This record gives sequence, C-alpha cells and structure tokens, in this order.
Amino acid sequence: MNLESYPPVFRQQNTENPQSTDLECINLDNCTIKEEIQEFGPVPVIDLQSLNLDNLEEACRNWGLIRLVNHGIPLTLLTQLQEQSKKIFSFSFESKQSIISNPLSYFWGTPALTPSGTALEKAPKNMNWVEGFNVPLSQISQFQAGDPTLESFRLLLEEYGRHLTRIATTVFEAMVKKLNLNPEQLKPYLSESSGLIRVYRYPPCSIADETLGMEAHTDSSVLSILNQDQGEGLELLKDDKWLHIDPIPSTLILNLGDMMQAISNDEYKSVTHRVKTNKDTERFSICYFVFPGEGSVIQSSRYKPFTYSDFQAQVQQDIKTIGCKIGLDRFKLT
Ligand SMILES: O=C(O)CCC(=O)C(=O)O
Ligand SMILES: [Fe+2]
Repeated sequence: MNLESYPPVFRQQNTENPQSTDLECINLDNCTIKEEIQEFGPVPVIDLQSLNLDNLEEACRNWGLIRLVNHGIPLTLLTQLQEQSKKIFSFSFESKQSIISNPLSYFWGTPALTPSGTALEKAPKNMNWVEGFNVPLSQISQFQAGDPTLESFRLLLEEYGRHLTRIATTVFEAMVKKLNLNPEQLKPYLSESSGLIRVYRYPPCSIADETLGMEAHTDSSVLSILNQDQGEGLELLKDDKWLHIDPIPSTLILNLGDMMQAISNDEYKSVTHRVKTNKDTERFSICYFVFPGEGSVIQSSRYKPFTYSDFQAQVQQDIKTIGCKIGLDRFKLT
C-alpha cells in the first residue's frame, strides 16, 4: 500500500489499532439501521442504441437508477480513464496538492465543495473516506497540466466529457417525453456547459464495516452518470433496504438527481445512495453531473420557484450550519 499517496487522515499503518477511532469518520447510523441485501431483482437496464421509452419511464418512476448499456463510449476509453486515474492517485499527497490546480481542485474527507471546487469549511458531520478531484468540463481546456500523466488524463476527460454530454442529452430528452410538460420550458433545465466530473479514490479502511466512503445522500444534479471500477461499495436505498449496485464491466450507472425530481413534480425520484469502504482494497470511480442552466427558474407544482444557484446556496448553508444537506424539502410548497 502506498501510504504516502493518501491524505494523512487516511494513513492506517496498523489495522489492529486504527487511527480513525478518534476521528469523526464513523457513520454508525447510516451503516447499521438498514438491512443489507444483495442485488436481486435486476437494476433496470437501458439500451441506448434502442431506447425504449416505456422501460425508461418505468425505471425513472420505480428506481431512479439505471444501468446503461450500448452507450457508445469505447471500452478502451473507459479502461484508460480508470488506469490513468489510478496512476494520478498514486502520486504523493503533496504532489497531488500542487499539480491538481485551478480550474481543477483536489479534495478529501468530504465531497461537499464550494462552487469554486474547494472543500466546504465546515465538513459534513462525518468524515467521508474518499479523496477526489473536481473537473469543470467547460474550463478543462484552460488547465495547464505540467505533468505528462495529468496532461494525457486531461485529453481523455475531454473526450469522455463529449460522450457524457451526448448521453445525458439523449437520456434527458427521452425521459421528459413521458412527462406531461412543455418541451420548450424543459430545455434550459439541462445545461451542457454545467457538466462536471469528479474522479474519486476510496482508500482501504481497517474498520470498513463502520466507515462510509461517501455517506448517504441524493445528488443535487439533474442526472449523474457513474463509471466505477471493479471495486464494490456503491449501494442504493430501495424500499427501505440497501441494495448493492455491483460493477459490471463496460456498463455505466445513471441516477436521477434532485433537479430531475423537482422538474418532474416528484414523479421521478432522486435516489438515496452511499458508498461503503473496503478493508483491503481501494475503489475508484468517475462520476459526471449535469445541472440546469444558470438563472433558469425551476417551476414545479410541488416546490417554490427556484434556480439551481438558490438550491446550491441553501445546501452549502445547511452543511455549514447543521452539518448535512436538507435538499428539496427546503423548497417544498406547504
Ligand atoms: O463513487 C461512487 O460510486 C458514487 C459517487 C457519488 O455518489 C457522488 O459523487 O455523488
Ligand atoms: Fe452521489
């Protein structure tokens, strides 16, 4: 294990006596309240080459999370992205701090970031056993990567970003067809230029049963699209039980976020999910998020009119003051 590469809070030399006992990294509530089950009834699979609108609608209403196949992203690109990200995470902590620079940002311990990409000052209640970097796609061409590995990763991310924009637009347009909403009004709700990518590594944790890589949350996005490596850990809360979302090579996981729930007047649900840690192995994932256009006001029968910036500001304030995200409930019409 390459301890130098981990942020100091994640360096556990002695698994018998983990340093983390005096850290607030243990999220016992989230870990133990729900019974765990294996992935049984299959997560709905959506074939992007022959999109079936009825199946997609049903998946959005009943699951909020789907497995995408035939998405058109070459397997070589997915594999190269994973390989390069592993290489970058293996750099020393200090070098990651210096080379992952504006407009990218490097963070650890929390996925809650300010709009400029730095970790929020008051982290969530619990330490999240994760490090990552944030990549705003619209600014990625301005990134001056001094390091050759980072430069080749930047080029891969640009190509990947183009695929994700295509996929998100296709799926969003198909999803909203089944909602009784005015298509013109919906257009600004998905802004291609808002796309961002988070690249994550979840270090091993000696007390993996009690420590979350990412605590239970819903995404604030319209849609999120996840490319996970072969490490297990992603779980979805469904019917009050945690369901493992096992990695399957060359497939992607797409989940709905809070903005989609609001746009659809709660007909489609933003799903609660979390990431467990593993005792001996690292896990890697790359997640894409897309949001409504800046200034576009979300009109919904269930919520007060709000923009994504209003929502984001509220989430940030809640995390700073009470340590967690309240989310859509803050905007609900009473
Ligand atoms: O790493 C993962 O599998 C999930 C990440 C996630 O849920 C998020 O970034 O919101
Ligand atoms: Fe998430």
